[in-house]
Amino acid sequence: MKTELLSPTEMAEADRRAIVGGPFDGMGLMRNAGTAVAREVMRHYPAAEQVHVLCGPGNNGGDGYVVAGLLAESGMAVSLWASEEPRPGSDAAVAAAECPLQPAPLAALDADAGAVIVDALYGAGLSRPVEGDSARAIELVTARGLPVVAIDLPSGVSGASGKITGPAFRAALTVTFARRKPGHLLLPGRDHCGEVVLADIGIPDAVIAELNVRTFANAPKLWLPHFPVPGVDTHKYRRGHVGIFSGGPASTGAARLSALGAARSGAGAVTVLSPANALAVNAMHLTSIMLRKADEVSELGAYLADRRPSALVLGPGFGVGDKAREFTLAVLASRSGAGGMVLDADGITSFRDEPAALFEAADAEGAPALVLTPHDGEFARLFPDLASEEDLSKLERSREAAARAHGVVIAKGADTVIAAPDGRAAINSNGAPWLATAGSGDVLAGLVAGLLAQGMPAFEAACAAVWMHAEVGSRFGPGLIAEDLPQAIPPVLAELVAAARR
Ligand SMILES: NC(=O)C1=CN([C@@H]2O[C@H](COP(=O)(O)OP(=O)(O)OC[C@H]3O[C@@H](n4cnc5c(N)ncnc54)[C@H](O)[C@@H]3O)[C@@H](O)[C@H]2O)[C@@H](O)CC1
Ligand SMILES: [K+]
Repeated sequence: MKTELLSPTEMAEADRRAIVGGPFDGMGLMRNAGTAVAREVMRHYPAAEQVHVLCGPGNNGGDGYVVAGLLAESGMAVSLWASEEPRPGSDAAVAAAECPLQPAPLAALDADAGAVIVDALYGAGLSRPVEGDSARAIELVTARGLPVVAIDLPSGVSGASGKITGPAFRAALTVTFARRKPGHLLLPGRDHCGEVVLADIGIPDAVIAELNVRTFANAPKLWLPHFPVPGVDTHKYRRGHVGIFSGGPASTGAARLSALGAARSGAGAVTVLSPANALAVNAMHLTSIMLRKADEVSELGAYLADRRPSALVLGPGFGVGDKAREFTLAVLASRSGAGGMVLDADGITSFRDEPAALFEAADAEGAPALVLTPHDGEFARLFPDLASEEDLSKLERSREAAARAHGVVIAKGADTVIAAPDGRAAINSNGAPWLATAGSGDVLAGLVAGLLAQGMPAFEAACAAVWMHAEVGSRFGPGLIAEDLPQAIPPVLAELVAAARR
């Protein structure tokens, strides 16, 4: 599936430009849209006893009239219900006039078991919570458990944000057009869409390209051209060296999980940087991963100068406080050639009282690329105003945070958003609930650093790490613990390397 995601405004602009440039006018696009939906209804529900098509007042309803006509023509039993008449002169009004069926008022909707619902109430134009007859129709259909095929979006779901502010259909299938919208991937919207089918309705790719879209579904296509593939003549330091900061003796496991994530990503060498009092416990559990003492900023400076790590991770199990801030700022200021710095967990929390110091350090000329990996609580510590702004979607919030931080933000969750300071953002959707387990985020931080160390640009490295982490966790399934993740990376990595070589 194409990776660009269009906001409703971008989609409307694509429609407008496509209509100007041809070959289809607005009615032509609507006929194509309706044809695509009718085909999916026939394919998925060939034995439906009755299809109820529910039309709203806008062009989403217009698509519905086309669907109703086509299904009736194909011999299916179709009932048509409308909440309001389409606005005179609109494409929807033309579609309603061309439709061989007469709509009944939506208020009278009744539907029995065995029926299928086509939801053409609201699509991209939803602008407020669904109320009145439409809300009652959604409640009736939901209470009866009837399968719903949504046109473009399930009514009640915002295409821009995935938010749901009132009643909303829970579709079995959603057929959308040209490109998916953020609301198909962001929660809770994604949960209401069911299977999403993307239909080509004749909007040329060139029209989409002109829009300079900045929002994407996270998928290998997005970053595979940058994915590291070692050459035959490589050696371990050319494959990148990652430094991971360990916490004290009672909290070293998190850094080792990160170190394994970095090593399994293909980085050539990984060093755990440990306080003196935790060297013994770290040494007991490390084999291929190196270990070095770093209690003071001066020791860190010596490591950066002699070993020239290409990426670092600070945060997992590190402890919150001055030391985390000093070490982070020292790495960001070092100019030792490190390409990236991943700040996770305690590393993020340590800057809650002075986020500006972090953001300025990341903005300085020659600083390593900063990648922040906050879950919701950590996000709110660094960006309290953005976190409490109810009107912002997770996408908008993450984008603003990245611009402010001068770094890539991985806003974690079941719908992880990866945002870059240049305005690009990707939404991840291949995860599974099994990934919500202690230490899972530590492995992710290590994976990001491992890919950064191999020369991947920060946004691409972050997107690739999130996707791989989610893919590995979903394939592993129930019973996953964080220790399983690094070991389960190689098959996924092998597929990506093979695809990147092609
Ligand atoms: N030429 C085009 O623009 C095309 C549009 N298409 C379809 O058109 C849809 C977008 O059409 P529209 O922009 O007309 O938008 P919609 O049909 O989604 O709804 C817009 C109408 O509903 C009203 N409305 C919004 N939220 C409401 C609420 N909660 N309660 C009551 N009324 C509400 C609006 O004021 C407006 O009149 C797409 O989702 C897609 O299905 C497709 O036919 C492809 C071509
Ligand atoms: K709809």
